[in-house]
Amino acid sequence: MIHIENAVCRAGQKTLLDVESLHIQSGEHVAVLGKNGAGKSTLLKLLTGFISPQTGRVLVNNQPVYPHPGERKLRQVRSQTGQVFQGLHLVGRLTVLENVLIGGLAAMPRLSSWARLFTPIETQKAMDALHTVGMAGFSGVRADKLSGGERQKVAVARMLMQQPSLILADEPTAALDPTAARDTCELLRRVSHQRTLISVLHNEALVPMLADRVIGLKAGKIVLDCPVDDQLEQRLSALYD
Ligand SMILES: Nc1ncnc2c1ncn2[C@@H]1O[C@H](COP(=O)(O)OP(=O)(O)OP(=O)(O)O)[C@@H](O)[C@H]1O
Repeated sequence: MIHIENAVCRAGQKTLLDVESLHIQSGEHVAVLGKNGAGKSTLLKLLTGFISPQTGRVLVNNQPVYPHPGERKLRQVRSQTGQVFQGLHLVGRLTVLENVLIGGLAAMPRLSSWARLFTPIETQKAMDALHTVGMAGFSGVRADKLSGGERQKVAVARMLMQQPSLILADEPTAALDPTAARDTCELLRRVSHQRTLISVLHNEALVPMLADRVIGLKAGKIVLDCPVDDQLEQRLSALYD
């Protein structure tokens, strides 16, 4: 479902990412690891077309993201891609339910998305998503009254409104305490059943919760591509030399 070939991203003289070949099958759960600045977030941005390579080919859901397919097609790919990233911003002055409803905007027809008209069906879908993440009881609470862990759950519910086939999670547990971090990973694992999940992680202990396969990046290149097994710790040590 994801194919990257010979994709090189540069900013000036600097190479941010240089991926010769990467294939991820539908339904795989992959963790991306590497030092700060290794190119992990750039890899995720490549998949949503927020960063374009100078060369190569990027396909997501078997649809082209690069070479640039045009705004309408790119929007379609993005609408099937759910994202949970570090410090994901909810709109503080809106309620939890309103924040989740916003998640459906990408999938709505343009007119209603502009007018922010939510139908009873969409409202029910948002409530279902809140049930899934255990936050239905908070639907009327302003988002700025929530704890970090609660916010991340709402962010997951918002992402579920898109019914994504691909979930990109960029350090989803950053700034969470160990319990909230594990809760968030459990939740992501649960909602990623039968979806493709790519998580950028710094905490190796969380890798087995979210992934069956690890991709290691070093200075923008893939230097490790292996299963999550009992050799993992040993293999990862080379990534942080
Ligand atoms: N738009 C840009 N212009 C120039 N350099 C950039 C740009 N975006 C990222 N970089 C640089 O590219 C490199 C890779 O950045 P990226 O954010 O992908 O790393 P990362 O592995 O996600 O790091 P971290 O773990 O710190 O989040 C870094 O050196 C960063 O400074």
